[in-house]
Amino acid sequence: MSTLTIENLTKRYGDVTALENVSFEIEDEFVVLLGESGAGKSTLLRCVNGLTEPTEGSITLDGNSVQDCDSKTGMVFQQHNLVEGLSAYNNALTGALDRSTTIRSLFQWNDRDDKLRALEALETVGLLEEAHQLVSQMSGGQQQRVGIARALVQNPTLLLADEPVASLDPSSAETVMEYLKRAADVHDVSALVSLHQVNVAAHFGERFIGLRDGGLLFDVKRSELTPELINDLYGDVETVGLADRYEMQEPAVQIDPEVTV
Ligand SMILES: Nc1ncnc2c1ncn2[C@@H]1O[C@H](COP(=O)(O)OP(=O)(O)OP(=O)(O)O)[C@@H](O)[C@H]1O
Repeated sequence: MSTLTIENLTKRYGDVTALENVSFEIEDEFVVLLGESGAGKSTLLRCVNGLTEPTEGSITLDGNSVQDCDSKTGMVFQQHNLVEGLSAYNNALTGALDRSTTIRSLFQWNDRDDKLRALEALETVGLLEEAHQLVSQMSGGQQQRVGIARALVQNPTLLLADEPVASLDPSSAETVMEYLKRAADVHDVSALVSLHQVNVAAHFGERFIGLRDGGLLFDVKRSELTPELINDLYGDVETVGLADRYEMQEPAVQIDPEVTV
């Protein structure tokens, strides 16, 4: 299990302050990032996986700066970024690219361990039987599950996902989130996932971080996520029984199942 530590993170793009003085720590949790469009969620995730350099502050994973090339994060993107002409298996295997030389990966001479990891990852997301199917022939939900498998092949100690279900219908979104949660559980890693769908977030999250205008508005556990906090974050959202749709032992918040912010 790894520890992500973010201290006083600020990111500016010229005159625009995307993140300001954000600090929190994650250990052994499935954490959901919430916030309106432009709140800074993508910028935060990009800083954590080392794609974007912070203006100020530090981000460490188990004490090592995430800017180091051996940082162990695996990222799932909204648009999955898969290679359409390759099978699910070969797409999953591209998660091992940073461990292979270009020549080896061009000829798909991956290590036996990488190949096994790709098959295990596809099994984790319920796609072992479809391993040799071209991703171009798969549904959006299946493609996103391949995206999760690829992230797992990176052998991460932290899973990151930037709006992984934003372009899916509600039923596929739920399935993909179930597999993402399963992936984090099976691999015993923490996850930091930005979501627009409040109902999906409330169902799957164990902890919730709310960003507004680049600042941290709240950082609460599941039992502490209230309609008031959601309203603070998004303005008034109509509330009806979320528990009617999901079998929730402990409803975190009552939100209209169709609400997407
Ligand atoms: N590369 C960039 N150059 C300039 N400004 C940027 C860049 N990336 C993001 N921003 C600005 O930073 C702020 C935060 O953007 P960010 O994409 O992180 O928000 P977000 O919460 O992920 O939004 P969304 O949900 O719409 O993706 C916005 O004002 C955005 O316009």
